[in-house]
Amino acid sequence: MRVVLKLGTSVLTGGSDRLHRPRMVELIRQIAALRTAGHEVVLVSSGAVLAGWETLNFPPRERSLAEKQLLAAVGQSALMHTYSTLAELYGLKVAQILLTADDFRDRTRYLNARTTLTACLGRGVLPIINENDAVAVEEIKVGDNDSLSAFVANMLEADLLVILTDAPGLFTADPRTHPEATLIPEVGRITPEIWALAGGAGSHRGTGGMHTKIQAAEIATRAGTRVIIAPGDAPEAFVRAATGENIGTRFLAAGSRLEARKRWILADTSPGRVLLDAGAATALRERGGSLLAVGVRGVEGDFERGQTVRLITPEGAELARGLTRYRAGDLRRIAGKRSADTQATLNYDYGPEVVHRDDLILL
Ligand SMILES: Nc1ncnc2c1ncn2[C@@H]1O[C@H](COP(=O)(O)OP(=O)(O)O)[C@@H](O)[C@H]1O
Ligand SMILES: N[C@@H](CCC(=O)OP(=O)(O)O)C(=O)O
Repeated sequence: MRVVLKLGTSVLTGGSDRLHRPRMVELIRQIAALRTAGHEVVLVSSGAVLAGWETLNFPPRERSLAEKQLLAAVGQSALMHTYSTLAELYGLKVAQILLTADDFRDRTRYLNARTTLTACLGRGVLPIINENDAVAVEEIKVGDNDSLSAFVANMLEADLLVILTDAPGLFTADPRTHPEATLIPEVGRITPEIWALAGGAGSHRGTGGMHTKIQAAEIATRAGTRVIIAPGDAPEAFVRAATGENIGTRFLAAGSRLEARKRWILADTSPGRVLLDAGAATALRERGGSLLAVGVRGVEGDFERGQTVRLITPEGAELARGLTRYRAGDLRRIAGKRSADTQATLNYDYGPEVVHRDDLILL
């Protein structure tokens, strides 16, 4: 199972003004336990601005953009230092990956970020993601780490997104101001009534409060990822959430990840066409294979790496649709050649598959 864990500032501080190291070590311990059980974990962590404020000895809370970016820049390294020191206790190596909204909008950056994250997981390294606050101004920001964690879950097609926070889950009203509010254990569909529970914009605490968590749940569940919002201070909260125990609020996925991916590929109306030779058409149709450059006869239209292309048989029929790993111009240059020649022809090599089986739908 692939799990994205999001830790809010509230969890990392335990309500104090400082990074709460005993809490952090407890969370790292749970991450290590889950990995030992064979699961992949990606961490999305807030707390940079807070850690910067702590490191610089609590300067007055003047929060101009420049000041916030300064605090984030100082705090991000303090935060990572703390994580890597604590992770070391469990023999865990960590990697820092800072993203902004552009990394999800720009196809090349998106794929590169995904490649790096996947490489980390392949090597058993724990990726720790935050927004790149030091460079991201309002226009290019995701803006809150709840949404960021949902985008990351989609990028990695995670099975589960766990958002740990300082509330026990989603309540019928903000439990801080409504002591009579009760926990909602399960949300099947995110209706306007569910949105209303998070209160209006005015009632948000920190960055977003419950509103951004519901937003995250909507983004992730639509793409087939289950979401759990749970209390960060409950014993074994992360392990329990990840192993299916009833804790906090669970949001059911809307359909499977595969269905979501298929919907997405089929909805993409990019006009690029890749002409197959007979051997490639048979391999795709009958043997469940991927498309290799050697089976490509021609390329029509223009497309970027990662876009949808139509795969056309020698008879002119559309056999399949899939995501290409090579852009049109480059694919023209390697068409008909063996995979071993790709590096020499292009000076780079994204692997032998032009369209990988996992990224392909037969029509
Ligand atoms: N319906 C609700 N159920 C639970 N918590 C809510 C609700 N509406 C607002 N909140 C508030 O959202 C807060 C959690 O969000 P936030 O402070 O941004 O935490 P984090 O740092 O973990 O992102 C809770 O402490 C709670 O006061
Ligand atoms: N990127 C910011 C945190 C943004 C954010 O969404 O915070 P939170 O609501 O505590 O998860 C930071 O590291 O300080």
